[in-house]
Amino acid sequence: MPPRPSPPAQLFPHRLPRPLLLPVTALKHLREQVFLAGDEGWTGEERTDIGGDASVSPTPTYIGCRGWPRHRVRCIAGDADTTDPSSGTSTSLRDWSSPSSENTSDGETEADVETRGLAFFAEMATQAASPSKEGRYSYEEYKETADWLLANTEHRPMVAIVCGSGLGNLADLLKEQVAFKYEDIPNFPKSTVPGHAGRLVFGNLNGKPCVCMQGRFHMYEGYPLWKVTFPIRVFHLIGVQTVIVTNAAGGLNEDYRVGHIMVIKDHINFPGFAGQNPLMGPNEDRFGPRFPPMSDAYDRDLRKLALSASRDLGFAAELHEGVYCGLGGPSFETIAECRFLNRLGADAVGMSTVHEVVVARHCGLRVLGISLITNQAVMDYNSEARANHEEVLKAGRESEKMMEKLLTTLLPRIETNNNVN
Ligand SMILES: O=P(O)(O)O[C@H]1O[C@H](CO)[C@@H](O)[C@H]1O
Ligand SMILES: Nc1nc2[nH]cnc2c(=O)[nH]1
Repeated sequence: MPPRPSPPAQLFPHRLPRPLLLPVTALKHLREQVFLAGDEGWTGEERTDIGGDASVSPTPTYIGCRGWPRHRVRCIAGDADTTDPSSGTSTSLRDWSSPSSENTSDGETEADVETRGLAFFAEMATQAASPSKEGRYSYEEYKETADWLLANTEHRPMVAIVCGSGLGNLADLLKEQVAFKYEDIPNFPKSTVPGHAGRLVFGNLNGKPCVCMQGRFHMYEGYPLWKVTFPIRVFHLIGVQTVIVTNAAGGLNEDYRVGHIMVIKDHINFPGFAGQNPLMGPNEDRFGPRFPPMSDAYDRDLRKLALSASRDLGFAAELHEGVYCGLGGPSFETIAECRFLNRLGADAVGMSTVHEVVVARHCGLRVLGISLITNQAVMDYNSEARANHEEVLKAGRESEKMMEKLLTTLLPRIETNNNVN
Protein backbone atom coordinates (compact mmCIF):
# COMPACT_ATOMS: atom_id res chain seq x y z
CA MET A 1 0.00 0.00 0.00
CA PRO A 2 1.72 3.21 -1.06
CA PRO A 3 1.73 5.99 1.51
CA ARG A 4 -0.63 8.83 0.74
CA PRO A 5 0.60 12.36 1.09
CA SER A 6 -1.72 14.80 2.84
CA PRO A 7 -3.35 17.73 1.13
CA PRO A 8 -1.54 20.97 1.85
CA ALA A 9 -1.99 22.23 5.36
CA GLN A 10 -2.71 25.80 4.28
CA LEU A 11 -6.02 24.67 2.85
CA PHE A 12 -7.15 23.92 6.37
CA PRO A 13 -6.29 27.07 8.23
CA HIS A 14 -9.14 26.73 10.67
CA ARG A 15 -9.48 24.46 13.59
CA LEU A 16 -12.86 23.31 14.70
CA PRO A 17 -13.99 22.81 18.27
CA ARG A 18 -15.50 19.47 17.27
CA PRO A 19 -16.51 17.47 14.19
CA LEU A 20 -19.19 18.83 11.92
CA LEU A 21 -21.25 17.47 9.10
CA LEU A 22 -20.69 18.54 5.53
CA PRO A 23 -23.40 18.35 2.89
CA VAL A 24 -22.78 15.84 0.17
CA THR A 25 -22.63 18.69 -2.34
CA ALA A 26 -19.19 19.39 -0.92
CA LEU A 27 -18.13 16.04 -2.26
CA LYS A 28 -19.40 16.44 -5.77
CA HIS A 29 -16.04 17.48 -7.15
CA LEU A 30 -14.58 14.18 -6.11
CA ARG A 31 -17.32 11.80 -7.09
CA GLU A 32 -15.11 9.75 -9.33
CA GLN A 33 -11.87 10.42 -7.56
CA VAL A 34 -12.57 9.62 -3.96
CA PHE A 35 -10.78 6.58 -2.70
CA LEU A 36 -11.42 5.45 0.78
CA ALA A 37 -9.28 4.02 3.48
CA GLY A 38 -10.71 1.27 5.64
CA ASP A 39 -9.67 0.42 9.14
CA GLU A 40 -6.88 -1.67 7.68
CA GLY A 41 -5.48 1.30 5.84
CA TRP A 42 -5.77 2.51 2.30
CA THR A 43 -7.73 0.07 0.19
CA GLY A 44 -7.83 1.91 -3.08
CA GLU A 45 -11.51 1.06 -3.31
CA GLU A 46 -13.14 3.50 -5.69
CA ARG A 47 -16.43 4.95 -4.57
CA THR A 48 -18.91 6.61 -6.84
CA ASP A 49 -21.99 6.25 -4.66
CA ILE A 50 -21.31 8.91 -2.10
CA GLY A 51 -24.47 10.37 -0.68
CA GLY A 52 -25.86 11.70 2.55
CA ASP A 53 -23.51 13.64 4.76
CA ALA A 54 -19.81 13.52 5.34
CA SER A 55 -18.18 14.73 8.46
CA VAL A 56 -14.98 16.64 8.83
CA SER A 57 -12.85 16.47 11.90
CA PRO A 58 -11.13 19.36 13.66
CA THR A 59 -7.95 18.87 11.66
CA PRO A 60 -8.96 17.12 8.47
CA THR A 61 -6.10 15.81 6.44
CA TYR A 62 -7.56 13.14 4.26
CA ILE A 63 -10.69 11.28 3.41
CA GLY A 64 -11.09 7.91 4.93
CA CYS A 65 -13.71 5.42 5.85
CA ARG A 66 -13.79 3.67 9.18
CA GLY A 67 -16.44 1.05 8.83
CA TRP A 68 -19.06 3.71 8.25
CA PRO A 69 -22.18 2.85 6.34
CA ARG A 70 -21.55 2.78 2.61
CA HIS A 71 -23.04 6.18 2.03
CA ARG A 72 -20.85 8.03 4.47
CA VAL A 73 -17.39 9.40 4.07
CA ARG A 74 -15.34 10.66 6.93
CA CYS A 75 -12.43 13.04 7.04
CA ILE A 76 -10.17 11.92 9.81
CA ALA A 77 -7.70 13.99 11.75
CA GLY A 78 -4.17 13.30 10.65
CA ASP A 79 -3.06 12.05 14.00
CA ALA A 80 -6.06 9.77 14.33
CA ASP A 81 -4.79 7.21 11.88
CA THR A 82 -1.35 5.76 11.84
CA THR A 83 -1.41 5.12 8.08
CA ASP A 84 -1.52 8.80 7.28
CA PRO A 85 1.77 10.54 6.65
CA SER A 86 0.46 13.84 7.88
CA SER A 87 3.67 15.63 7.07
CA GLY A 88 3.20 15.05 3.32
CA THR A 89 3.28 18.02 1.03
CA SER A 90 1.91 16.88 -2.33
CA THR A 91 -1.09 18.75 -3.66
CA SER A 92 -1.96 16.33 -6.43
CA LEU A 93 -5.22 14.60 -5.88
CA ARG A 94 -4.05 11.73 -8.03
CA ASP A 95 -1.00 11.27 -5.88
CA TRP A 96 -3.05 11.79 -2.86
CA SER A 97 -5.69 9.23 -3.69
CA SER A 98 -4.31 6.00 -5.09
CA PRO A 99 -2.25 4.64 -7.94
CA SER A 100 -5.35 3.22 -9.64
CA SER A 101 -6.71 6.72 -10.12
CA GLU A 102 -4.06 7.37 -12.76
CA ASN A 103 -6.53 6.90 -15.57
CA THR A 104 -8.52 10.06 -15.61
CA SER A 105 -11.78 10.05 -17.51
CA ASP A 106 -13.13 12.48 -20.11
CA GLY A 107 -9.66 13.54 -21.22
CA GLU A 108 -9.01 15.37 -17.98
CA THR A 109 -5.43 16.31 -17.43
CA GLU A 110 -3.65 15.78 -14.20
CA ALA A 111 -3.89 19.51 -13.61
CA ASP A 112 -7.70 19.39 -14.09
CA VAL A 113 -8.01 16.63 -11.55
CA GLU A 114 -5.79 18.48 -9.17
CA THR A 115 -7.80 21.68 -9.59
CA ARG A 116 -11.01 19.85 -8.85
CA GLY A 117 -9.49 18.16 -5.86
CA LEU A 118 -8.21 21.43 -4.49
CA ALA A 119 -11.60 23.08 -5.05
CA PHE A 120 -13.07 20.31 -2.97
CA PHE A 121 -10.60 20.80 -0.16
CA ALA A 122 -11.03 24.54 -0.29
CA GLU A 123 -14.79 24.09 0.04
CA MET A 124 -14.25 21.81 2.99
CA ALA A 125 -11.94 24.31 4.61
CA THR A 126 -14.49 27.08 4.10
CA GLN A 127 -17.15 25.01 5.73
CA ALA A 128 -14.80 24.03 8.50
CA ALA A 129 -14.34 27.72 9.21
CA SER A 130 -18.05 28.26 9.68
CA PRO A 131 -19.35 28.53 13.19
CA SER A 132 -21.82 25.67 12.59
CA LYS A 133 -21.92 23.01 15.25
CA GLU A 134 -22.25 19.37 14.34
CA GLY A 135 -23.25 20.16 10.80
CA ARG A 136 -26.19 22.28 11.75
CA TYR A 137 -26.52 25.97 11.25
CA SER A 138 -25.66 27.95 14.32
CA TYR A 139 -28.09 30.56 15.60
CA GLU A 140 -25.58 33.15 14.41
CA GLU A 141 -25.78 31.84 10.85
CA TYR A 142 -29.58 32.09 10.75
CA LYS A 143 -29.17 35.58 12.17
CA GLU A 144 -26.49 36.47 9.64
CA THR A 145 -28.83 35.56 6.79
CA ALA A 146 -31.77 37.39 8.35
CA ASP A 147 -29.67 40.52 8.92
CA TRP A 148 -28.34 40.36 5.38
CA LEU A 149 -31.88 40.23 3.98
CA LEU A 150 -33.09 43.04 6.22
CA ALA A 151 -30.12 45.14 5.14
CA ASN A 152 -30.75 44.49 1.45
CA THR A 153 -34.47 45.19 1.26
CA GLU A 154 -36.82 47.58 2.94
CA HIS A 155 -39.63 45.05 2.77
CA ARG A 156 -40.70 43.69 6.13
CA PRO A 157 -42.83 40.65 5.26
CA MET A 158 -45.51 39.36 7.55
CA VAL A 159 -46.35 36.32 5.48
CA ALA A 160 -43.97 33.85 3.80
CA ILE A 161 -45.21 31.73 0.92
CA VAL A 162 -43.37 28.57 -0.08
CA CYS A 163 -44.13 27.84 -3.72
CA GLY A 164 -44.57 24.19 -4.58
CA SER A 165 -43.59 22.40 -7.78
CA GLY A 166 -45.06 24.19 -10.78
CA LEU A 167 -46.36 26.98 -8.55
CA GLY A 168 -43.35 29.27 -8.70
CA ASN A 169 -45.24 31.87 -10.70
CA LEU A 170 -47.24 32.71 -7.59
CA ALA A 171 -44.29 34.96 -6.78
CA ASP A 172 -45.22 37.08 -9.80
CA LEU A 173 -48.25 38.25 -7.86
CA LEU A 174 -46.00 40.36 -5.67
CA LYS A 175 -45.78 44.09 -6.42
CA GLU A 176 -42.73 46.29 -5.73
CA GLN A 177 -40.57 43.22 -5.99
CA VAL A 178 -37.09 42.85 -4.62
CA ALA A 179 -35.66 39.43 -5.51
CA PHE A 180 -32.51 37.57 -4.55
CA LYS A 181 -31.09 34.44 -6.10
CA TYR A 182 -30.53 31.79 -3.44
CA GLU A 183 -26.89 31.58 -4.44
CA ASP A 184 -26.43 35.26 -3.56
CA ILE A 185 -27.90 34.95 -0.07
CA PRO A 186 -25.41 34.03 2.65
CA ASN A 187 -25.83 30.45 3.91
CA PHE A 188 -28.79 29.68 1.63
CA PRO A 189 -28.86 26.25 -0.02
CA LYS A 190 -29.34 26.02 -3.78
CA SER A 191 -32.42 24.77 -5.64
CA THR A 192 -31.77 21.76 -7.85
CA VAL A 193 -35.27 20.63 -8.89
CA PRO A 194 -36.85 21.62 -12.23
CA GLY A 195 -39.75 23.96 -11.54
CA HIS A 196 -38.02 25.43 -8.46
CA ALA A 197 -36.34 28.62 -9.68
CA GLY A 198 -34.27 29.34 -6.59
CA ARG A 199 -35.23 32.94 -5.83
CA LEU A 200 -36.46 34.70 -2.74
CA VAL A 201 -38.93 37.37 -3.78
CA PHE A 202 -40.07 40.15 -1.48
CA GLY A 203 -43.05 42.36 -2.28
CA ASN A 204 -46.66 43.16 -1.53
CA LEU A 205 -49.50 40.87 -2.40
CA ASN A 206 -52.76 42.72 -2.41
CA GLY A 207 -51.27 45.13 0.10
CA LYS A 208 -49.83 42.48 2.38
CA PRO A 209 -46.04 42.45 2.79
CA CYS A 210 -44.89 38.99 1.76
CA VAL A 211 -41.83 36.97 0.89
CA CYS A 212 -42.05 34.10 -1.59
CA MET A 213 -39.73 31.15 -1.84
CA GLN A 214 -39.67 30.44 -5.55
CA GLY A 215 -38.30 26.98 -5.07
CA ARG A 216 -37.97 24.88 -1.94
CA PHE A 217 -35.50 22.27 -0.79
CA HIS A 218 -36.21 18.58 -0.52
CA MET A 219 -34.69 15.69 1.31
CA TYR A 220 -34.26 13.76 -1.94
CA GLU A 221 -31.92 16.47 -3.26
CA GLY A 222 -29.46 15.15 -0.71
CA TYR A 223 -30.01 17.98 1.75
CA PRO A 224 -30.17 17.17 5.43
CA LEU A 225 -33.40 18.37 6.98
CA TRP A 226 -31.76 21.21 8.88
CA LYS A 227 -30.83 22.59 5.47
CA VAL A 228 -34.20 21.86 3.89
CA THR A 229 -35.82 23.99 6.58
CA PHE A 230 -33.18 26.72 6.87
CA PRO A 231 -35.35 29.46 5.29
CA ILE A 232 -38.18 28.92 7.76
CA ARG A 233 -36.11 30.02 10.75
CA VAL A 234 -34.76 32.91 8.74
CA PHE A 235 -38.35 33.97 8.03
CA HIS A 236 -39.04 33.87 11.74
CA LEU A 237 -36.02 36.08 12.41
CA ILE A 238 -37.03 38.69 9.84
CA GLY A 239 -40.44 39.06 11.47
CA VAL A 240 -42.66 36.73 9.46
CA GLN A 241 -45.64 35.51 11.48
CA THR A 242 -47.46 33.23 9.08
CA VAL A 243 -46.15 30.70 6.58
CA ILE A 244 -48.24 29.46 3.69
CA VAL A 245 -46.76 26.23 2.41
CA THR A 246 -48.00 25.15 -0.99
CA ASN A 247 -47.16 21.93 -2.71
CA ALA A 248 -47.95 19.64 -5.60
CA ALA A 249 -49.33 16.35 -4.36
CA GLY A 250 -50.71 13.07 -5.59
CA GLY A 251 -54.35 12.50 -4.70
CA LEU A 252 -54.96 9.35 -2.66
CA ASN A 253 -58.53 10.13 -1.74
CA GLU A 254 -60.80 8.73 -4.43
CA ASP A 255 -62.82 11.95 -4.52
CA TYR A 256 -59.80 14.03 -5.47
CA ARG A 257 -59.16 14.98 -9.09
CA VAL A 258 -56.27 16.71 -10.83
CA GLY A 259 -56.65 20.46 -10.30
CA HIS A 260 -58.42 20.10 -6.97
CA ILE A 261 -57.13 21.97 -3.96
CA MET A 262 -56.66 20.44 -0.53
CA VAL A 263 -56.38 22.69 2.47
CA ILE A 264 -54.10 20.68 4.74
CA LYS A 265 -55.80 19.76 7.98
CA ASP A 266 -53.00 17.59 9.31
CA HIS A 267 -49.97 15.68 8.14
CA ILE A 268 -48.21 12.36 8.51
CA ASN A 269 -44.48 12.91 8.76
CA PHE A 270 -43.31 9.56 7.45
CA PRO A 271 -39.57 10.27 7.53
CA GLY A 272 -40.13 11.36 11.13
CA PHE A 273 -41.17 7.80 11.98
CA ALA A 274 -37.71 6.71 10.90
CA GLY A 275 -35.82 9.33 12.89
CA GLN A 276 -35.63 11.91 10.12
CA ASN A 277 -36.94 15.00 11.87
CA PRO A 278 -35.45 18.46 11.27
CA LEU A 279 -35.42 19.07 15.01
CA MET A 280 -33.14 16.09 15.72
CA GLY A 281 -29.94 17.07 17.46
CA PRO A 282 -29.32 19.70 20.09
CA ASN A 283 -32.32 21.96 20.59
CA GLU A 284 -31.84 25.66 19.96
CA ASP A 285 -33.96 27.12 22.75
CA ARG A 286 -33.92 30.54 21.12
CA PHE A 287 -36.16 29.08 18.39
CA GLY A 288 -38.43 26.84 20.42
CA PRO A 289 -38.89 24.04 22.94
CA ARG A 290 -37.27 20.62 22.87
CA PHE A 291 -40.62 18.83 22.49
CA PRO A 292 -43.01 20.96 20.47
CA PRO A 293 -46.59 19.76 20.07
CA MET A 294 -47.83 19.13 16.53
CA SER A 295 -51.53 18.52 17.20
CA ASP A 296 -52.16 22.13 16.23
CA ALA A 297 -49.73 22.21 13.29
CA TYR A 298 -52.19 23.64 10.77
CA ASP A 299 -53.85 26.72 12.17
CA ARG A 300 -57.59 26.26 12.50
CA ASP A 301 -58.44 29.90 11.82
CA LEU A 302 -56.27 30.05 8.74
CA ARG A 303 -57.89 26.87 7.45
CA LYS A 304 -61.31 28.39 7.93
CA LEU A 305 -60.14 31.49 6.16
CA ALA A 306 -58.87 29.49 3.19
CA LEU A 307 -62.07 27.49 2.97
CA SER A 308 -64.25 30.58 3.11
CA ALA A 309 -62.09 32.40 0.54
CA SER A 310 -62.40 29.37 -1.77
CA ARG A 311 -66.14 29.30 -1.34
CA ASP A 312 -66.34 33.02 -2.08
CA LEU A 313 -64.44 32.36 -5.28
CA GLY A 314 -66.83 29.58 -6.28
CA PHE A 315 -64.21 26.84 -5.87
CA ALA A 316 -66.24 24.77 -3.43
CA ALA A 317 -66.54 21.80 -5.80
CA GLU A 318 -62.77 21.62 -6.28
CA LEU A 319 -61.93 22.11 -2.65
CA HIS A 320 -61.17 19.63 0.11
CA GLU A 321 -59.70 19.60 3.55
CA GLY A 322 -57.46 16.63 4.18
CA VAL A 323 -54.34 14.93 5.46
CA TYR A 324 -51.02 15.29 3.62
CA CYS A 325 -48.47 12.52 3.91
CA GLY A 326 -44.85 13.58 3.43
CA LEU A 327 -42.41 10.95 2.13
CA GLY A 328 -38.73 11.18 1.30
CA GLY A 329 -38.96 10.66 -2.47
CA PRO A 330 -37.67 10.94 -5.11
CA SER A 331 -39.35 7.77 -6.36
CA PHE A 332 -43.10 7.99 -6.61
CA GLU A 333 -45.15 5.45 -4.70
CA THR A 334 -45.90 1.89 -5.63
CA ILE A 335 -49.52 0.85 -5.87
CA ALA A 336 -49.25 -1.01 -2.58
CA GLU A 337 -47.77 2.07 -0.91
CA CYS A 338 -50.59 4.28 -2.19
CA ARG A 339 -53.18 1.84 -0.90
CA PHE A 340 -51.38 1.62 2.42
CA LEU A 341 -51.15 5.40 2.83
CA ASN A 342 -54.78 5.80 1.91
CA ARG A 343 -55.78 3.27 4.55
CA LEU A 344 -53.63 5.09 7.05
CA GLY A 345 -55.79 8.15 6.58
CA ALA A 346 -53.74 10.17 4.10
CA ASP A 347 -55.65 12.04 1.40
CA ALA A 348 -52.67 13.30 -0.57
CA VAL A 349 -49.00 12.43 -0.79
CA GLY A 350 -45.88 14.43 -1.57
CA MET A 351 -42.18 14.79 -0.83
CA SER A 352 -42.06 18.08 1.03
CA THR A 353 -43.87 20.38 3.44
CA VAL A 354 -43.91 18.35 6.66
CA HIS A 355 -40.35 19.32 7.63
CA GLU A 356 -40.98 22.99 6.97
CA VAL A 357 -44.14 22.82 9.04
CA VAL A 358 -42.42 21.12 11.99
CA VAL A 359 -39.73 23.82 12.05
CA ALA A 360 -42.25 26.63 11.56
CA ARG A 361 -44.36 25.41 14.47
CA HIS A 362 -41.27 24.93 16.62
CA CYS A 363 -40.51 28.65 16.31
CA GLY A 364 -44.13 29.69 16.75
CA LEU A 365 -45.07 30.53 13.18
CA ARG A 366 -48.65 29.96 12.16
CA VAL A 367 -49.05 27.63 9.22
CA LEU A 368 -51.48 27.30 6.37
CA GLY A 369 -50.86 24.39 4.01
CA ILE A 370 -52.36 24.14 0.55
CA SER A 371 -51.85 21.14 -1.73
CA LEU A 372 -52.63 21.25 -5.40
CA ILE A 373 -53.59 17.78 -6.58
CA THR A 374 -51.42 17.37 -9.66
CA ASN A 375 -51.98 13.67 -10.29
CA GLN A 376 -54.10 10.86 -8.99
CA ALA A 377 -52.09 8.28 -7.14
CA VAL A 378 -52.16 4.95 -8.95
CA MET A 379 -54.15 2.51 -6.83
CA ASP A 380 -55.22 -0.03 -9.41
CA TYR A 381 -53.01 -2.80 -10.80
CA ASN A 382 -54.80 -2.55 -14.16
CA SER A 383 -53.99 1.14 -14.53
CA GLU A 384 -51.55 2.27 -17.21
CA ALA A 385 -50.96 5.62 -15.44
CA ARG A 386 -47.42 6.48 -14.34
CA ALA A 387 -46.70 9.43 -12.08
CA ASN A 388 -44.08 11.81 -13.46
CA HIS A 389 -42.69 15.24 -12.68
CA GLU A 390 -43.65 16.73 -16.09
CA GLU A 391 -47.31 15.98 -15.43
CA VAL A 392 -46.92 17.54 -11.97
CA LEU A 393 -45.46 20.75 -13.40
CA LYS A 394 -48.09 20.87 -16.14
CA ALA A 395 -50.93 20.51 -13.64
CA GLY A 396 -49.33 23.29 -11.59
CA ARG A 397 -49.27 25.63 -14.57
CA GLU A 398 -52.86 24.77 -15.44
CA SER A 399 -54.12 25.56 -11.96
CA GLU A 400 -51.95 28.60 -11.48
CA LYS A 401 -54.80 31.06 -11.92
CA MET A 402 -56.95 29.29 -9.36
CA MET A 403 -54.12 29.29 -6.81
CA GLU A 404 -53.40 32.94 -7.59
CA LYS A 405 -57.02 33.91 -7.00
CA LEU A 406 -57.12 31.99 -3.76
CA LEU A 407 -53.99 33.64 -2.40
CA THR A 408 -55.00 37.10 -3.58
CA THR A 409 -58.34 36.77 -1.84
CA LEU A 410 -56.88 35.16 1.25
CA LEU A 411 -53.89 37.38 1.96
CA PRO A 412 -55.67 40.62 2.85
CA ARG A 413 -57.86 38.66 5.25
CA ILE A 414 -54.91 37.58 7.33
CA GLU A 415 -54.36 40.30 9.87
CA THR A 416 -51.81 39.77 12.58
CA ASN A 417 -50.46 36.76 14.33
CA ASN A 418 -53.36 36.52 16.71
CA ASN A 419 -56.06 38.11 14.75
CA VAL A 420 -57.61 36.59 11.67
CA ASN A 421 -60.52 38.24 9.90
O1 LIG B 1 -43.76 19.25 -2.80
P1 LIG B 1 -43.37 20.03 -3.98
O2 LIG B 1 -42.08 20.74 -3.82
O3 LIG B 1 -44.48 20.96 -4.41
O4 LIG B 1 -43.13 19.01 -5.19
C1 LIG B 1 -43.73 17.75 -5.39
O5 LIG B 1 -43.57 17.45 -6.74
C2 LIG B 1 -42.30 16.82 -6.94
C3 LIG B 1 -42.54 15.54 -7.70
O6 LIG B 1 -43.09 15.80 -8.93
C4 LIG B 1 -41.75 16.53 -5.56
O7 LIG B 1 -40.78 17.48 -5.22
C5 LIG B 1 -42.97 16.65 -4.69
O8 LIG B 1 -42.67 16.95 -3.36
N1 LIG C 1 -44.71 11.39 -3.43
C1 LIG C 1 -45.41 12.04 -4.35
N2 LIG C 1 -45.14 13.32 -4.58
C2 LIG C 1 -45.87 13.94 -5.50
N3 LIG C 1 -45.82 15.21 -5.90
C3 LIG C 1 -46.76 15.37 -6.84
N4 LIG C 1 -47.40 14.23 -7.04
C4 LIG C 1 -46.87 13.33 -6.19
C5 LIG C 1 -47.13 11.96 -5.95
O1 LIG C 1 -48.00 11.32 -6.54
N5 LIG C 1 -46.37 11.37 -5.00
